[in-house]
Amino acid sequence: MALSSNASSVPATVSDGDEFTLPPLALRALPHISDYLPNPPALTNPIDRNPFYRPSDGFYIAPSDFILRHILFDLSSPSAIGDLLVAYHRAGPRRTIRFDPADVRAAVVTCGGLCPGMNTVIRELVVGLWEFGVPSGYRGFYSAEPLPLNPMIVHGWHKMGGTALATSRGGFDLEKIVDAIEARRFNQVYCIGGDGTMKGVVKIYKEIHRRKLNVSVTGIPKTVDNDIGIIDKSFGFQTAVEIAQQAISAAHVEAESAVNGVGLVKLMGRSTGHIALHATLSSRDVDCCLIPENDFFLEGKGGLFEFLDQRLKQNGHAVVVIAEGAGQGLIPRTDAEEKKDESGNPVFLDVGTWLKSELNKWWEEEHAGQLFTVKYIDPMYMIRAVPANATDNLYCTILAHSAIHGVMAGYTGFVAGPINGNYGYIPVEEAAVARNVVDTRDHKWEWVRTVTNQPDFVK
Ligand SMILES: Nc1ncnc2c1ncn2[C@@H]1O[C@H](COP(=O)(O)OP(=O)(O)OP(=O)(O)O)[C@@H](O)[C@H]1O
Ligand SMILES: O=P(O)(O)OC[C@H]1O[C@](O)(CO)[C@@H](O)[C@@H]1O
Ligand SMILES: [Mg+2]
Repeated sequence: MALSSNASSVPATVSDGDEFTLPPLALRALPHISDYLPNPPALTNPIDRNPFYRPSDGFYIAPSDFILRHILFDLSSPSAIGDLLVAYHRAGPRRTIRFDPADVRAAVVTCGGLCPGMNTVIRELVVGLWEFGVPSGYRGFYSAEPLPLNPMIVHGWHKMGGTALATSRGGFDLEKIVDAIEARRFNQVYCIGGDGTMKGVVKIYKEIHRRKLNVSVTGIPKTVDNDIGIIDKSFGFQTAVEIAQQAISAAHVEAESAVNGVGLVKLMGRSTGHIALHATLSSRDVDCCLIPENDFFLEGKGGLFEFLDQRLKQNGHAVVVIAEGAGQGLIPRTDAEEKKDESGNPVFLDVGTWLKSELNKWWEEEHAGQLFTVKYIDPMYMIRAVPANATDNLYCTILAHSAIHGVMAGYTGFVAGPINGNYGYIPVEEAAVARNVVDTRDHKWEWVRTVTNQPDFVK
């Protein structure tokens, strides 16, 4: 049963006499195990029998409950609204569930890079389902014994950074992974990871569908870079921004305490500058924020050197924040250096050490003999290896519960996540390719420009 619907067209009035018809809603269908299994059980949600809590009216989420992807519309161009009326099923408990809780054998795996909150998600999944932990990423399905977990074991995991299950890149072997899921008799699989992991989930759930297995698979989106689209933001991102600010504060103190001091901070962000942007906006100590979405150059009119020259003359110090993926095209590299990691992601050259060296060269050429220093701070791994803060812990908890509710209801091949402040279910095929990059035409980037007065680097 693929759940989808099209609400009928809605007449609306913009202003006096200006009536038009809103196009129909495009509610995204979710794959469900009943698409290929004839009669999955239909059981009453055990919450109904909970001695401590009586579900109130409206507690259970119905298939007709949805969330709009976009909530801002320009009613002056109704024809453009059609493409924006995309909706997703709401996440949360269903009255009818498709797995008997006594028969659940659930597995959880963590893949890709670290992110604050991974252990919180694992903890909540285990408290809900007594899951098995798959060690060391996707390869762990076929190369290691699963770890039986229970609420006593995971009790304090939300206070720990990293992933207690260990993670890895590469090692995705579809046949072996699904063979292992079958052999271990797992009937629920929870994959915590980024865009690469979600692409893996697409393949796993499709292979499970092809083999007609009674297994639901879900992806739990994790990316410290905040580069997965549709969802409001990814868990751990807020924590990472907080830690990034400590590095910026230190760079500011160092720069301010020197003569012509430049504090340089490199932050994560492979192809997106969200961490750099948010840390810049919340710190206010930053003179220039360099992100992958906005090319920059060093020399000549409108370049970084000219800007820093002015700032040092005005203030005696400056702070530069650079995302690791920025300026990669400016760094001389040989073909041999174009490395990829085990998952096929490009391995970047260190833009921080390169920029530090370029700044020193520039100063030596332009202002030889005058005092100058660059204090370079690279807190890259520090910002993602910490435990989640309170907000992220709560987010991870709701995320894990949303994933469980969706899987128990029989959905598969989906991702749970916050969409405009409410939790919804997104088909994983859509989530795996939806990118969230900094829009340099929007108000947030404009705000960075206004706060820093940095150049736009347009030649
Ligand atoms: N296209 C793909 N198809 C199947 N599996 C994939 C694909 N891309 C990546 N994977 C697998 O997903 C896992 C994680 O991928 P990757 O290392 O790219 O991290 P990620 O999930 O994108 O997380 P992050 O970007 O936050 O580090 C790896 O085991 C990798 O082999
Ligand atoms: O963990 P690794 O393999 O060093 O990869 C680092 C990359 O992982 C990320 O943290 C994404 O998860 C990127 O910001 C960074 O480029
Ligand atoms: Mg990735």
